[in-house]
Amino acid sequence: MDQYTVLKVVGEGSFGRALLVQPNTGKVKWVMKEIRLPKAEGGAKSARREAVLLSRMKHPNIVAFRESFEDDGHLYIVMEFCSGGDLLQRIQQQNGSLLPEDVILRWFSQMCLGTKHIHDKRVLHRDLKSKNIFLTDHSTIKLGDFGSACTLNSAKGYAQTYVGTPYYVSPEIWDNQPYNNKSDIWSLGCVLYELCTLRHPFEARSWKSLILKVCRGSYTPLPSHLPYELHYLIKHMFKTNPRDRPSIHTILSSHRVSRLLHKHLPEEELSKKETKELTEKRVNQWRKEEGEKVAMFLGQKSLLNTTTSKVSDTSFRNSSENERGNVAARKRWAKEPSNTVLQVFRNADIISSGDTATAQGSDSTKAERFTEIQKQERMQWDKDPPERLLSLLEKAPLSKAFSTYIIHKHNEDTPDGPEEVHTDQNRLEPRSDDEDTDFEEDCHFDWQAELEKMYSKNV
Ligand SMILES: Nc1ncnc2c1ncn2[C@@H]1O[C@H](COP(=O)(O)OP(=O)(O)OP(=O)(O)O)[C@@H](O)[C@H]1O
Repeated sequence: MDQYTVLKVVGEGSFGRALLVQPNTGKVKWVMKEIRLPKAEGGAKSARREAVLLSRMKHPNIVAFRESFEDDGHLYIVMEFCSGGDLLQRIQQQNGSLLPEDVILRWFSQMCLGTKHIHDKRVLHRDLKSKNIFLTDHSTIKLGDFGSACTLNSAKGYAQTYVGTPYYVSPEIWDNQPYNNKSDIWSLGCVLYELCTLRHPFEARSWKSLILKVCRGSYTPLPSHLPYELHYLIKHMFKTNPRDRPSIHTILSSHRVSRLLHKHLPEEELSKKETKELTEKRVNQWRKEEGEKVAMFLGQKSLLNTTTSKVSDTSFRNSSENERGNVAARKRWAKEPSNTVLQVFRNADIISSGDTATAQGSDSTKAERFTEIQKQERMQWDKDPPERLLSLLEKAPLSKAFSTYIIHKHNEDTPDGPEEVHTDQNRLEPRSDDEDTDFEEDCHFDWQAELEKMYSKNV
């Protein structure tokens, strides 16, 4: 703490303050989050998790991490200062005047890149909202506040938490289903909608009306002057069944809106992304061993040494010695793949996220649960939100629905101490990331039951 000079208080959150600081040895200003470490085991762990997860994220659209340390019952996280403030403030500054379309698209495409980085690391943010998205003085988007984020395969105790901001929470959370990557997509849809309209998509006067609107996915359409691709994207991001929502990968690469977003991506990001995607596309299709078999076979048997017929004579004549050498060595497919190639392909196991349970080697219970969720969610929400839940929520004013809620499962068995965050390497294997729910919390926690327990203790 002594190595920093505090310049001012940037703001106060529910767990502490955010300070603008300058290291004694440098000129760059940083934000230092000062978080009171709660005595309760779950709270301290989730505070530490913010530092651990933020330190793992290195991306131009995610708030950069400098260091973290503990002192006198507080956790300090030093991070990049975003002088443009948060997106909620920026939206409010508009005073009702709509943002230009190119600003919306530029900011949104940067949010997507940041989210893709998080999801590629198999981390769920779980609290994406305009208040947690920042702007630099160059108007670059930075995703921040990893206080609610969770990584897959983290120790059981850490997953036993519900987090979220009710206005941004997706239908499956209200339905007590596990949080998954598409729940982040829903929240991102809420932010996109706010950028487009300066309003929240699910405005309501009561908790019941809020939950019903969210669970039915009913919102006022975007203004008609906005391109149809945005209308189409919002419609998909607000699909009540998470499996029908596009993944962040799909939004960036193959959704109707992708072209529009690409126009607004920084050039270097685009070329990096395209190269990576091309490689991924090739790698994703086959399991490694099968790929090796195919490669070996192709190397030995099924390629013919020929010049390519597409090169015209003139261009060939004009090309350098070197290029001519390369072309001559180029190979092309024999007309029909041989039976052996077909045999190898037939045996190869194509990995698609449509078959997530098999691809990830999960057990049948999980697959059954998926089917069950699917069955449930295909139906329109036509039931009332649970009475008990409503009666619990009714005690909190609806204005609180813009705040982050954290409910920990009380677990005496888990000792307190620094959190270890594990990552399941198998889940980081490249694979196709299409329209399905790809990953969710490992260990679902019935937060509604926990809320009831807390309530019954207090009455
Ligand atoms: N990296 C940052 N750069 C600039 N401002 C920041 C940064 N991080 C946080 N802030 C600002 O500091 C204030 C406090 O942030 P903090 O994350 O501590 O709490 P919060 O998000 O407002 O509330 P809560 O913790 O309850 O969700 C907010 O106004 C936020 O906009």
